[in-house]
Amino acid sequence: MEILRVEELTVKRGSRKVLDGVNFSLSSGEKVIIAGDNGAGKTTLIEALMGFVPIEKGKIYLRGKEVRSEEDFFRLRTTVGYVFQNPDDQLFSLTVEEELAFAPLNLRVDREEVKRRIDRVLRLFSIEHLRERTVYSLSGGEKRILSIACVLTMNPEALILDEPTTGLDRKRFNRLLDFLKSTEKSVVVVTHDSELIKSLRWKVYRLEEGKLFPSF
Ligand SMILES: Nc1ncnc2c1ncn2[C@@H]1O[C@H](COP(=O)(O)OP(=O)(O)OP(=O)(O)O)[C@@H](O)[C@H]1O
Repeated sequence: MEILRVEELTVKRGSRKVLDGVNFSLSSGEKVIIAGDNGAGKTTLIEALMGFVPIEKGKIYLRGKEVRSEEDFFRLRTTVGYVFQNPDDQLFSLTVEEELAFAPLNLRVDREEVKRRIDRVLRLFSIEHLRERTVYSLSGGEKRILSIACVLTMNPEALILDEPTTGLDRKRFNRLLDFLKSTEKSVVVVTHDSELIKSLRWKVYRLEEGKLFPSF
């Protein structure tokens, strides 16, 4: 079943057409990588898809229904969890535990279940010791892992991760790799990390001159 589809997406940044008629779709359980040079427009594509950047032309569909209103984008953002390229753009709570609880509580998940999800993600990435810490006191790699963990507590059907391995140590890199390989969720990873690309062995798309191409 198709979760996401983008048709002829055109987006301008300033006067430059960064995306020029991009087509893309993601099915249930499908896992893909989006690669491309610095400034090619990878983050722009994801941000447009999530409704954070205005679209010049084109259409976005969530499970076959066109996404137009703010309410539609809200549904999209709870179905597709987005891990930002820069954790500081994503994290805003005082403590790690509050940050992890925010999205599911906002979605009215009951407190016991929220606690179970928090325990699970802390264990998944071996960051139980960070539970009580303030977010601003975390290191760069710790913030990266927290931003991934936060999206998981929302329990989305699909995940989009923008450069998820930046700053991760070997242990967290391997944990993330295991998770990405084993999850049944649909996943889009935007990355330059050749080790990650090699280890995942997923289908790779390249964004080049405003267009998205399958890469072989
Ligand atoms: N808010 C903005 N205003 C003007 N130009 C922008 C803005 N945000 C991004 N751009 C430009 O749009 C282009 C695409 O940027 P984007 O961040 O989408 O690229 P990217 O492929 O994700 O790059 P990287 O691999 O370096 O993260 C770049 O030339 C960038 O400078």
